[in-house]
Amino acid sequence: MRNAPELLSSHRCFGGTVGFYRHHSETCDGSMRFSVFTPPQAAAGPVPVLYFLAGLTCTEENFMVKAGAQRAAAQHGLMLIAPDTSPRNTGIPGEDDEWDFGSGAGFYVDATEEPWSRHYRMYSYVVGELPLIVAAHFPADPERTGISGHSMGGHGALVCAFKNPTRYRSVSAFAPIAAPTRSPWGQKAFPRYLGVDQESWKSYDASALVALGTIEPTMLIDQGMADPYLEEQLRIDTFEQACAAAGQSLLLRRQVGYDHSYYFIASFIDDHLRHHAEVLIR
Ligand SMILES: N[C@@H](CCC(=O)N[C@@H](CSC=O)C(=O)NCC(=O)O)C(=O)O
Repeated sequence: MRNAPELLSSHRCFGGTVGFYRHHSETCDGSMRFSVFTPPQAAAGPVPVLYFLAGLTCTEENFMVKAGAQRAAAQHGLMLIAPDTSPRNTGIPGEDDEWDFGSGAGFYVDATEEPWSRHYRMYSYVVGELPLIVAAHFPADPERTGISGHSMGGHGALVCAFKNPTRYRSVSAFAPIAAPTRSPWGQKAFPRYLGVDQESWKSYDASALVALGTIEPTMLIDQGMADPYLEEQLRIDTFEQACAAAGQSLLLRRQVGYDHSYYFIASFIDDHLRHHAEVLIR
């Protein structure tokens, strides 16, 4: 059994517990952190798990502190897992210099380029190592796993789902960077993580991956229409068109007046948890 993650703090919440953890990640070759909400139902046996991948500048704290997800998760009996958004303190020169690249901006890819490739393996960490740790040390049922996220993490959730169509049984996203190979954020990060050959970028672009195979059931996406990143960075229209062309079932809700913040996420998180619970809990 892998070493137990170290509990850093624990907080009673809606009859369950929020815990913040640190562990050594073999995949990222360094220390990683994640947070867990364990619902009260876990006292009686393993519960379904929802992974939430956060966005640029976030840590394992943002979602757990700001989204207000625990009340509904406790009602449904869903465990919530929120990993950090990148390795940190790796010693890579300049890793903390840019808010949209390096620390806090791992983009959920496995970097192939030096100096990032040794530590920045967030895709394998999220789909591989972290679920094994969760299954070994928490009352989680890995056969009932869903995934969601916001912005960079919303896109990460879509990529993890398209690449692992049977592992994630329910999928949703808030304001995902939906076509990163065509957005300034993606065009800045991908050459440095993945190299200049744009063919390699496609395996981390949900708007390209959907053409290779659709997933079930319907995915839920909320997008604020007052989001300042909507047109240039997020490109949800591109993803919507790619889904239509591929026959991907998508419930895309354009939310008038909402921006890119956690106020937006908190406004609709209950709908997302219900979306996941309807699939994961029978
Ligand atoms: N001023 C913001 C800029 C970065 C930002 O908006 N980050 C978003 C995600 S953007 C895409 O991945 C975010 O979730 N920020 C954290 C938060 O708690 O709102 C900033 O510096 O946060």
